[in-house]
Amino acid sequence: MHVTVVGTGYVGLVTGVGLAKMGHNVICMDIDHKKITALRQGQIPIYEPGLQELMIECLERGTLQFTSDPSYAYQYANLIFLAVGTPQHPDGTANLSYIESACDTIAAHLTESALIVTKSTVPVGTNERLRARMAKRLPTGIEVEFASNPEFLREGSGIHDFFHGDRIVIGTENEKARLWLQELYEPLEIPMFFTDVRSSEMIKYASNAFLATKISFINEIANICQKTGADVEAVARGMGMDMRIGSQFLKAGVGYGGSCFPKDTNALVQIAGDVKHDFRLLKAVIEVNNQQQEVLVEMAENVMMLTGKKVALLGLSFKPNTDDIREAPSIVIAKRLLAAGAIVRAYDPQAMGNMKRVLPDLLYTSAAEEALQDADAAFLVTEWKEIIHIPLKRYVELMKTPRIFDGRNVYSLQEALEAGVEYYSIGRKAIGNETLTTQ
Ligand SMILES: NC(=O)C1=CN([C@@H]2O[C@H](COP(=O)(O)OP(=O)(O)OC[C@H]3O[C@@H](n4cnc5c(N)ncnc54)[C@H](O)[C@@H]3O)[C@@H](O)[C@H]2O)C=CC1
Ligand SMILES: O=C(O)[C@H]1O[C@H](OP(=O)(O)OP(=O)(O)OC[C@H]2O[C@@H](n3ccc(=O)[nH]c3=O)[C@H](O)[C@@H]2O)[C@H](O)[C@@H](O)[C@@H]1O
Repeated sequence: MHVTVVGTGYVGLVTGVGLAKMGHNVICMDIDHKKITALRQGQIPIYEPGLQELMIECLERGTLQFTSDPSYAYQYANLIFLAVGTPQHPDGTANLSYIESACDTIAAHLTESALIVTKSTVPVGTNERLRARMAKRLPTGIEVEFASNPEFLREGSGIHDFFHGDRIVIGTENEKARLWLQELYEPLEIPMFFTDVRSSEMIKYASNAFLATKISFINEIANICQKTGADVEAVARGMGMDMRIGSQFLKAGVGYGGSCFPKDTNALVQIAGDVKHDFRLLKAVIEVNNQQQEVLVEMAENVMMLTGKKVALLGLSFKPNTDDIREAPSIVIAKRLLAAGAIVRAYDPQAMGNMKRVLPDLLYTSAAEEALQDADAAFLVTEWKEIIHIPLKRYVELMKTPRIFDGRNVYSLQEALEAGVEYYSIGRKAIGNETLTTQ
């Protein structure tokens, strides 16, 4: 099939490359000329494992093209995937200006009727509104049908998720669109769930909100564990063995971040508000998450003065295997450390370029061990392999005081005890500080 993908961010690029790998003829379109020039040369502007290799393979095979020319992208297109950003407005509502503008450009260039498939996360009712908007702008005789096909990939494992996702959700009331998308995706052998457009739009928000709820739930349990002497790692393991609960997304930490959970939970609160429903549960999930991003620094402030202290900040991206720092807990943590007067030396295997633009006042190091040298405290914020594999004895050898605030529960308490470090983690006993006792 001939497919045009609009937007070459995390979702658009993975979708375009994935479809091209399947053998479809794909044109990826972006308004960012610099990005398109780089992509044509086989360079990807984001860090996503496996994506660049696959993209180069498809470019060489000729199944993938990049353009910023709308007439080339849309003129003869009849299957168009929308994958542009839908960031949040300051009030939490979804900003649909990019997707509206993309639709206006498509309407101005289409010369054949087309199926437009929305991968971007959009509030319930958006596909209907976009269809009506385009109908007013299309040349006579040209029609568009819309289908909702929300994306569930995770950054850092986008390619794997494209080929091995748990499900493909398609929302359409149009039989031809349904058959077309069924044929497109069938070779992937991923279960497909067909539903109406509005339910499909809601499935995306409900899924992200539910996962965010699991995280805030376990983080609250962790905070109670800390005060009662229970161990959240054991609690999560014991809970997760119940198949009805499931073991995933029960990892306590410094709260969720990223470009989607924070924005999509806020948007769903707004979507509910628009129909006069007060989504109290989700509001609490968001509130818990905001507080959770502060707990590591609060722990530190309870046991040491941060003013003038050298602090190592290890891991900046919102999760491992990505360079994405959007809504990363590390930003909240770093700002608080700076405000407390600490000298912050930061390291991340991929995200330092992005972080330098947001927080130029951090001192960036070229290795984790350099950040640890002579430090008074270390904050572990993102569980990159490179970071979690540092043996605790290296902390003892390198740091002035081997005091660790671990936001990802990387080490076992036994290891910490044996290494002789002062160790504070999430929802577990403190090690090496006898003055702290359970209430
Ligand atoms: N990042 C993720 O892991 C996931 C994101 N999503 C959703 O997918 C959508 C896209 O997200 P990302 O890929 O992260 O966004 P992104 O911000 O990484 O990329 C968006 C791209 O769209 C381009 N763009 C903007 N307006 C355009 C236009 N009129 N024509 C052509 N290109 C245009 C931008 O230049 C940019 O390259 C969002 O709605 C997001 O909520 C869904 C699942 C996963
Ligand atoms: O809509 C989206 O953009 C995507 O959002 C998430 O994917 P992503 O944000 O890439 O990453 P996750 O692995 O879900 O992690 C999100 C955040 O939750 C945190 N997390 C995750 C799991 C956990 O148990 N504990 C926890 O704190 C991570 O550290 C990270 O900050 C969803 O998992 C994807 O299905 C969805 O497509």
